[in-house]
Amino acid sequence: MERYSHLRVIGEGSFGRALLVQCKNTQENYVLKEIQLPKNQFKLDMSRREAVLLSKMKHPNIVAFREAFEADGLLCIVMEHCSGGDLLRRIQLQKNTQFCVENILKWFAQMCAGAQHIHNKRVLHRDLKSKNIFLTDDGSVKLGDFGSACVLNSSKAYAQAYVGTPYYVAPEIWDNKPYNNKSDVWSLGCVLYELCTLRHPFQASSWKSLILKVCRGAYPPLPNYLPYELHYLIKQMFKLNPKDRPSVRTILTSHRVSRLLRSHLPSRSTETEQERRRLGRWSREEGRKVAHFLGEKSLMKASTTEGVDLPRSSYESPEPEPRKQWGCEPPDGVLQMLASASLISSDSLASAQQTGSVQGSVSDDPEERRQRKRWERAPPERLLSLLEKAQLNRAFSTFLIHRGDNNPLMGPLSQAQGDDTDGPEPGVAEDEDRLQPRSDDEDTDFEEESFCDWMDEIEKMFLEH
Ligand SMILES: Nc1ncnc2c1ncn2[C@@H]1O[C@H](COP(=O)(O)OP(=O)(O)OP(=O)(O)O)[C@@H](O)[C@H]1O
Repeated sequence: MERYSHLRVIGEGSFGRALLVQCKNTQENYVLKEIQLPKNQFKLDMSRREAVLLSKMKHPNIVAFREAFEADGLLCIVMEHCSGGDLLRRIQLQKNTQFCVENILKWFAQMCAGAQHIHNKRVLHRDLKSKNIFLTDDGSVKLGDFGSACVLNSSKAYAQAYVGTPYYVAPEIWDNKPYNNKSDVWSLGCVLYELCTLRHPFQASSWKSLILKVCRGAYPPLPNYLPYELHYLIKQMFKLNPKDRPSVRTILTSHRVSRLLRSHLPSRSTETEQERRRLGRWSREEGRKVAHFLGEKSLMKASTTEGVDLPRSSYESPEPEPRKQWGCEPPDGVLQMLASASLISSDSLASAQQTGSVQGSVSDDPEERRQRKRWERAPPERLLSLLEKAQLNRAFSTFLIHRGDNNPLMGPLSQAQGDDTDGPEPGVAEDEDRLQPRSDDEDTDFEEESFCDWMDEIEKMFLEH
């Protein structure tokens, strides 16, 4: 921590703060993301995954990882600072002025290039949304916030839960069906639609209407002046059956829109089939290297309880911001929380901003704001009735969606299970369907038959530290 000077707080997420810091040696600015470390070992390892996964992504359209370390009960991830801020903000700044087609194509091509890099490593982002896509000085875009990402070839990834933002979540998630790279494609479709219209594709005045619209894939058509290829692409990306959606690789290489996108990418950035095969799988050895790197070089255990004092003042903040408190779960179940909330219409991104509804964590209750919002997966009808009176502004926040079907009211927001920000320890159950080969294997990444569960190795290595 002493290597960085604290310049300012950029923002607060549900897990902690993001600070703008400056490296004392190089004078370069970075974002330092502080994540409150959970006490539970399993959850601790989960929190470290964001650092592990981000460290492995090296691509011009992914926010660059610098280092990660632990200090004072916090996991700190230092990453590239994207001075243009996030894409949601940029969209909101447009008011009613549409982006030009070339800009839309350029940004979308870059997002796809970043997503392709992730998917080639069999990692799912799971929380692609305009708020998690960042703009640089030179006007390019980068995917960020790997806090929800998971490794596809781990059976645990599916069994645990889905972490995503309701407005951007694909219908298969609500339907408790397997998710894969195509679920990220749906979310990217939402971002593309936002770029094309400055509005969200699934406008709704209630959760029920939002989920129904998503599950029906019902969205207003794009304006006529946009190229036919974009109309067609959006239609494809919003196919209800994930199998019918193109992968990002297809979008970039062999889709009708590819020709328009390619001119916006350096020729090498669409990875070839050979590269895909080579990159597609992280070897045991590579997994070890990641774990070694994070475990021994970057992650320095320096919690004050261990007697190593690295106080926050080492950021040299003239006036440190008050630390976010991580309280216990709110006493009420998700139903109570949602039922007592008022309905807020979100008829456009712009109006959503006015009502505060695009700010994921906005709530009158500061204590409530600090909690990560979650619910247990319920069958759609039950879920819909639960959400009847829910506050729609929450649908722009990242949720942990449990995929169990027992008693949705006993969700992680209920006192019985509540402990901290990460929800209950998930039960792991293999889903047979998900392990079955599918007809469109070429374009859909399900688990490999014999998967290399290097994440387990990483977890074990962390446990040894
Ligand atoms: N690399 C980055 N460059 C510039 N700004 C960033 C970067 N990473 C995060 N931010 C900004 O920092 C703020 C906090 O980000 P963070 O990812 O911690 O939480 P969030 O995305 O707002 O919420 P949550 O993760 O709970 O959904 C956001 O306003 C985000 O736009």
